[in-house]
Amino acid sequence: MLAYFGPSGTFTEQAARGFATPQQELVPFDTVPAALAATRRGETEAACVPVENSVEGAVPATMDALTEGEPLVAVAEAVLPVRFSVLKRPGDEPVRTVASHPHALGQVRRWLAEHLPDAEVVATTSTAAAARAVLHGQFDAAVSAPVAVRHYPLEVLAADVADVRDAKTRFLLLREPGPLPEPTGRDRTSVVCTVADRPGVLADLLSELALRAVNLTRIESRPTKDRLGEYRFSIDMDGHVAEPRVGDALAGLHRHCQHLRFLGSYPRAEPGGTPAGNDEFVSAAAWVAAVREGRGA
Ligand SMILES: O=C(O)C(=O)C[C@]1(C(=O)O)C=C[C@@H](O)C=C1
Repeated sequence: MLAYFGPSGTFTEQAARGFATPQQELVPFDTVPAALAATRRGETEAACVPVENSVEGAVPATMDALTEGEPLVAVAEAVLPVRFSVLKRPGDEPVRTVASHPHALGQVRRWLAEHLPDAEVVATTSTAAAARAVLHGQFDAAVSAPVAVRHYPLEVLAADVADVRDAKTRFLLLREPGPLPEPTGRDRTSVVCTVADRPGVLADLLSELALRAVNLTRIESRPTKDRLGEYRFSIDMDGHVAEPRVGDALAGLHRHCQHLRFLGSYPRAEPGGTPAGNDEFVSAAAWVAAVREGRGA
């Protein structure tokens, strides 16, 4: 079974369908923490959740749920293009309220200001939860994934809605810790660094990556929630922990962190990223080994 952030008709369900094996049953959960908790309890083999949007940035619910609680690791990612359909109940009722996931609302702000300027905008747990609520008469319109109309008998008020063309959302497939996916040469590694509040600590973290030419693809700070002003850094980088330079960089991060959580090394969904380039690290390690054994100088 594969848990996903639902209900039926979310973008996340589409990503989950791409990950699922033909015999794997998909199970929706109304929140990201609930989908992850099912996997932590061993009720589902994996969970699919959104992690990052090209317009609105990281999905805070995912960042927090992966940082807190029992560790889970990402084994795959998917990137989907994001365009919305605005759905309403059939009929001529005016649209006084429009609902969606905050990330979706952030991606259609201009469209709403232009086309539904008087509508009250309401946040829901997901785009599909908004469609479901419209069906039940709680709101007048929902900003949803285009597939939602197949799950909820609503009318399409507007299709192909997006303030930013080519917006994309990245999703992760997470499992309990176990064997890592093999390196492919175009991988991504994700970690969360909890650090002491001291001058230069962020520069120290970044230097560990820069020294090894490890490309940072995302850095985000999230409050630890314990004390005002105390933050964690959520970091994505190109490469796989099995690569010597990435392993070295993670060891370097570990030295600066109070706690370093490994969130996985997994193949990138899209081409790009910096090429692996481990040769100097392999030959340098061989040189050190030779020196230690008295075979080199
Ligand atoms: O609500 C959904 O449909 C989701 O899958 C969540 C989500 C997100 O968290 O960013 C996914 C893609 C879109 O960017 C809008 C919402």
